[in-house]
Amino acid sequence: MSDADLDLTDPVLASEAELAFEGALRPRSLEEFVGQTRVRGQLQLLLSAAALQQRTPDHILLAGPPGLGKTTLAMIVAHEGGRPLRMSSGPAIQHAGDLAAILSSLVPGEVLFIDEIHRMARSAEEMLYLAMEDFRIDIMVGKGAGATSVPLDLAPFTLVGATTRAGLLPNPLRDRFGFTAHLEFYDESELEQVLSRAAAMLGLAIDREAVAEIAGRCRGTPRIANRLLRRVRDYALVHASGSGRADVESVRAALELYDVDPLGLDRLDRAVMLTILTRFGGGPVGLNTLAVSVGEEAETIEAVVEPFLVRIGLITRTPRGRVATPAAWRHFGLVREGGESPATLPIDDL
Ligand SMILES: Nc1ncnc2c1ncn2[C@@H]1O[C@H](COP(=O)(O)OP(=O)(O)OP(=O)(O)O)[C@@H](O)[C@H]1O
Ligand SMILES: [Mg+2]
Repeated sequence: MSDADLDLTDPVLASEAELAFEGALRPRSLEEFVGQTRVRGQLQLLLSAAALQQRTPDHILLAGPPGLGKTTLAMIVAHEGGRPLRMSSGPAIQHAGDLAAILSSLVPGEVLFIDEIHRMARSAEEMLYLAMEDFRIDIMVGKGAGATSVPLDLAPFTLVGATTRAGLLPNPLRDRFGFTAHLEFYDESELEQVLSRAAAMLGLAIDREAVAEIAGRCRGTPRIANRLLRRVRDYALVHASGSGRADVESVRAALELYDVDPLGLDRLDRAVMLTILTRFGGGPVGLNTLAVSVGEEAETIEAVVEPFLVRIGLITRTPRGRVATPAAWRHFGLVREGGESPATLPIDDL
């Protein structure tokens, strides 16, 4: 998913300055990378083993919702091994020739990062199978009956693929990655670390409770944490009578201004929830029907919106479609037709 796509679902629109800030905040080493302990350990082992044997590390697939650190990890893989990094993306590879041009110009040991790899052209995918397995491609020379395929050896490289939709990758491609890292949403203490680090880099003085408040409202996502922090910084700058210190009140006020609710739901999250609750009586409702109703692509709902709503227990997926949970009815202060009023339902760990 590109940053342009992301703007739709982020509570705060990204400006160029913000993207530059995001780049500056990227951890440069596995050690600096917060959270994802399991994935970090797995990557560490893979990179160390390759270094010991003086070979290129196995190909790596990074899967997970936007903003959890896939691009960051790809850069770290290159940086930790002292290898050059080439960046491309699925949508930029629309013909096998596009991929051939990239692959044939790689230098030995280079890390090739293909973002949104599930959106690459089919013909390129097939070329990639051979390239990943044998560091070789077949190039077609000439046209029609006289066309011949000429094998071309490639420099050994490490492919790092990133996808928000691992399920869309064809099996032969998925199987050729030596390791697939599934990135998870971050818990609050990890997000507090991300935020404290970013605040220090911004030179922002911020209270502990203020950090905790943002951590609880950023959809488990470091990218959103960093963006909200910038808005809080702005708010503190303008309102904290010159001190510029951010406290929990400034966080609440800033996030209210930007329409981020206490659970961190953004506009699209809320649109999806309200559609399920009010138009479909709580569900079940199928993904495509839901997408049409909120005027968003099914892919975005499935890859960006749903994982978080499932994770915080507002919806469940059933074979017949998406269903709102009792917690969802309570969060939106709504009552299911023929159901109990929210006040009489037990309050659990929303
Ligand atoms: N583990 C982490 N520790 C600290 N900061 C992080 C971490 N993961 C991500 N970030 C921050 O979040 C921002 C977004 O990360 P990144 O661009 O790597 O996400 P992504 O998974 O590639 O997203 P997308 O799917 O949209 O491309 C970066 O600026 C980075 O600073
Ligand atoms: Mg990315």
